[in-house]
Amino acid sequence: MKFPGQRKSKHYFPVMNRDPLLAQLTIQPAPVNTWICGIDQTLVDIEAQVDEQLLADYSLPKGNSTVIDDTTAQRLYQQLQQQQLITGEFAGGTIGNTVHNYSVLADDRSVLFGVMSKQIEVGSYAYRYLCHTSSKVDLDYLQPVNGPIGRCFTLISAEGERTFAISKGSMDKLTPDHISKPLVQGGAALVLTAYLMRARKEDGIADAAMQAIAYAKEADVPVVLTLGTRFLIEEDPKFWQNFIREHVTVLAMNEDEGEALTGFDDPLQASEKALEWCDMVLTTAGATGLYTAGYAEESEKRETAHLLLPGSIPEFNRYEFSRPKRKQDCDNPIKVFAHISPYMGGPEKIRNTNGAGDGALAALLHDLAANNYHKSRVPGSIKHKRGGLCYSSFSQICKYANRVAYEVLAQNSPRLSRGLPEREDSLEEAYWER
Ligand SMILES: Nc1ncnc2c1ncn2[C@@H]1O[C@H](COP(=O)(O)OP(=O)(O)OP(=O)(O)O)[C@@H](O)[C@H]1O
Ligand SMILES: Nc1nc2c(ncn2[C@@H]2O[C@H](CO)[C@@H](O)[C@H]2O)c(=O)[nH]1
Repeated sequence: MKFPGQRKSKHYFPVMNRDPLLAQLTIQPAPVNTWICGIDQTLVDIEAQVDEQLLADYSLPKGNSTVIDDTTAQRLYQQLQQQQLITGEFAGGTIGNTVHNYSVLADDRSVLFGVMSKQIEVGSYAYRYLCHTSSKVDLDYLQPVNGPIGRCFTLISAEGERTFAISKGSMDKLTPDHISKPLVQGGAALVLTAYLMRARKEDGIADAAMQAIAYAKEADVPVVLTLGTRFLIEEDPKFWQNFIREHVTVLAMNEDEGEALTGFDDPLQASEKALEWCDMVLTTAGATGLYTAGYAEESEKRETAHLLLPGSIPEFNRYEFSRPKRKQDCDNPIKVFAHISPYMGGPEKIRNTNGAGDGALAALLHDLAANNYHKSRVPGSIKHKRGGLCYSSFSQICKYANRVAYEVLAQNSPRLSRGLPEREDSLEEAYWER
C-alpha cells in the first residue's frame, strides 16, 4: 500500500527493517492485506466523436446514459465505423474504472464482481477488457456467462460533453451467489453505482448489489455509492434519498446529479443536504473543481491555514483540516466542507472529461483504505484513538482527488495508465527536500 498524500518514497508505508540480523530481535508484524471491493456492469467504452444530429437520430439525450436494443446498437456501430468516427476503445464501466484507478494509485488489490464471457477470442471486447485492467484488480471472482460483455458507445460532442448508449449484452447477469461474503466483509470499502439498480429484476445484478450491501453493513464496511447520471436520479429522487439514508456511508456525485438528488444546483448546498442521509460526500463540479463534505468531532476540529472561502455557507472551509468521521462516531458532530479549484487550472486541452469523476473517487477510496491499513499496522497511533473514516483531512483529500482527476483529463482515457509522478514538475526542488 502506497501512502496517498505526498508521494515521496520515505512517505510510503510500511517501512520494513530489512537487516536480517536485527530482524531476529524485533517481532515483525504480520503483513496486512488491504483491498476494496466493487460491483459493476462489465463494459467496454467505444469512444466516437459525433455531431448533434447523430444524437437526435438515435434519440439519445445529451449527457445521459441510455440503454439501447441490439438492432439499434448494430446500426449505430456500423454508422460509426463507416464514417470513421471511432477514436478509441477502452475498458470502462464506472466502477471498473474506479477500482482499476484505485489499484494503480494504491499499488494494491481491489476485487471486482461482475460477469465475463466464458469463451474469449483474442481481440474480442472481453479480451480487451481483461487486457486493459490493472493486474492488481482481482478478476478471479467474475461470473462466467455465455453471452458477450456490454458495450458503452461513448459519444463525444464538439464541446466535450459525453453521451452514453449502452448495448448491455450479458452485463447484468451477475447473480447474488457470486458475491463472496468474506471478501466483502474483509474489505476496506464496498463501491457501487446507481446504474446497477436500473437492471431488470430477472437479470440479477441489482439483487447481487443488495446482497453485497447486506454483507458490508453486517460487518460495518463503508458502502460507497456513485450516482452515474442525473437522468437516473431525476426519475425518482425520493427513492435515492431513502436508498442513501439506509445503505450509504460515502456518496460521490457531480453537480448535476447533486441537483437531481437534492434540488440544489449549488454544489455546496447539495453536499450539505446529502449529509442528512450519509456520512461523507464528494461532489465534483467540472471546471469549478470539487468539494468534500462530511462530519468531524467538535473537540477534534482543526482550523484551516488557507484563505476562508465565500459561498452559500460563508467561510465554509474553516475546519477543512479536520479528518472525516462517521456521524455516529462523533459525540458532537460538526459539518465540515472543503473545496479545491482544478489542479493547475486544468489541462491545456481537454478532449473529453469521461472518467474524471471516477478518478477523483478512486483517490478518496485510496485515502480511506490507507486509513484501514495504517490502523492495522499502527493500532496505537493517535490517529486511531477515536476512529475516523479516512487517513487525511478533508482538505488533503480534495487536493489528491483533484490531482488524480487532472491526470485522467490529461491522458484522454477513463482509466489511469500509470500512477501519479513521484515528483510534480510544478513544485520546486525545495519542496521535495523537506
Ligand atoms: N473543464 C475542466 N477544467 C478543469 N478541470 C476539470 C474540468 N472538468 C473536470 N475537471 C476536473 O475533473 C473533476 C471531475 O470532473 P466532472 O465534475 O466533470 O466529473 P464527472 O461529471 O463525475 O465525470 P465522469 O462521470 O465522466 O467520470 C473536477 O472536479 C475537476 O477537478
Ligand atoms: N456500470 C455502468 N457504467 C456506465 C454506464 N453508462 C456509462 N458508464 C460508464 O461511466 C464511465 C464514466 O464515468 C464510462 O467509462 C462508462 O463506461 C452504465 O449504465 N453502467
